[in-house]
Amino acid sequence: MFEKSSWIRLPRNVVVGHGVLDETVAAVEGLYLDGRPLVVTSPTPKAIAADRVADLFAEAGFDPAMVVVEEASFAEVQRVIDRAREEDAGFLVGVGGGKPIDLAKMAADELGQALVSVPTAASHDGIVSGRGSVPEKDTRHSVAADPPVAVVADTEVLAEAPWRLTTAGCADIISNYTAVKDWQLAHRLKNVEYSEYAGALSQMTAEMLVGSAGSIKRGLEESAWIVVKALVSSGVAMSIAGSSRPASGAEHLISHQLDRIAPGTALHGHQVGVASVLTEYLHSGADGEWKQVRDALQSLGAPTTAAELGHDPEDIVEAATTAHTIRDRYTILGDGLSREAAMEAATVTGIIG
Ligand SMILES: NC(=O)C1=CN([C@@H]2O[C@H](COP(=O)(O)OP(=O)(O)OC[C@H]3O[C@@H](n4cnc5c(N)ncnc54)[C@H](O)[C@@H]3O)[C@@H](O)[C@H]2O)C=CC1
Ligand SMILES: O=C(CO)COP(=O)(O)O
Ligand SMILES: [Zn+2]
Repeated sequence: MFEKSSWIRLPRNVVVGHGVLDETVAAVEGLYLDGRPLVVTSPTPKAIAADRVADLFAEAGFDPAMVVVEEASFAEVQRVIDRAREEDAGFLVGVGGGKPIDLAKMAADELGQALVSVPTAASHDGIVSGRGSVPEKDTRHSVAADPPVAVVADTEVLAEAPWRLTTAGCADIISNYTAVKDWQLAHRLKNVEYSEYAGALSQMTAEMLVGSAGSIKRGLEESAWIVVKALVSSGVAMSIAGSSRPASGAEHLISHQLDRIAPGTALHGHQVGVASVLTEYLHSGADGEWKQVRDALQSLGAPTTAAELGHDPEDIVEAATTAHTIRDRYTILGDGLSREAAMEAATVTGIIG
């Protein structure tokens, strides 16, 4: 008898467009959310959007509370949970980049409450995903959590954010190429469950973004629109898969290691993009498709070298040779790259000089 079952959890309202921040309250009406909202944000997004979101809820009679988080960590998730309990919050509203949204998502999941996601940067594909990505000691967890019930992505806000945040979002999407290759490899070699739909959606999202590169330009609000649609689509692929596999392979493991080796040096999206050039080389060799990945990143204005990331060459080599240890996720890194192989891959691809 066929007894398999799975849940695909998706947001209910995804509102994207110019000035839609003002529709945040409308986006949650009809979702049966009770009680006070707790706005979870980080320092810069607070001034850009979170104070305004709190004002909108206050004007609508919701009596919002706010907590400002500093870093992605389990201690910060706990601080948000404690604050939600103290304030007797009924639902959470994550406002900012990937970090406050991840923290709010995981806290909401633990509290059994709904999350509303309000991105202020098109910098990552966790905007709608049912995942939270948090470092802990020598490892980096990809934690299942309910996805947001509503997403409010104001393209005016996203377009005014520093351009590098948008190119980071583009690179997070381009990394889907190698993430899917890693997932297929793990399926073939380790019998890891693979979803054709999620894999195809993730890959198609990257292809469509690269196909639109000519319209993704600094100062064009349409760019924010194109990129955020891709980020939503990639997040949906993760929800279909029930894992971050469609959007996170060896290139993400390398980026997570870079975060440990040299914290705060470069954006998540930029790191996964550069690492994707390296892992594509490992997948398809010197004459393979790594040049297409590099060219796609270049065409979107994202970094392709260690120097552009601000990382020492040695950081890249260390991250590449240790990344296989941080998670039980089979990838092209296998049981680990030798130092010589990592040097060769990073040199041939021009990541290090
Ligand atoms: N849960 C998931 O499925 C995913 C999670 N992530 C996680 O998201 C994080 C990366 O996201 P980021 O957005 O790069 O990190 P982040 O939240 O640290 O934001 C990066 C920087 O941009 C600033 N910022 C945000 N909006 C701004 C605006 N409008 N104007 C000026 N500055 C602004 C922030 O203050 C911060 O300094 C990582 O921790 C990564 O692991 C990334 C992809 C998927
Ligand atoms: O960043 C991600 C997808 O872009 C997901 O990262 P994790 O695999 O760490 O959850
Ligand atoms: Zn990512």
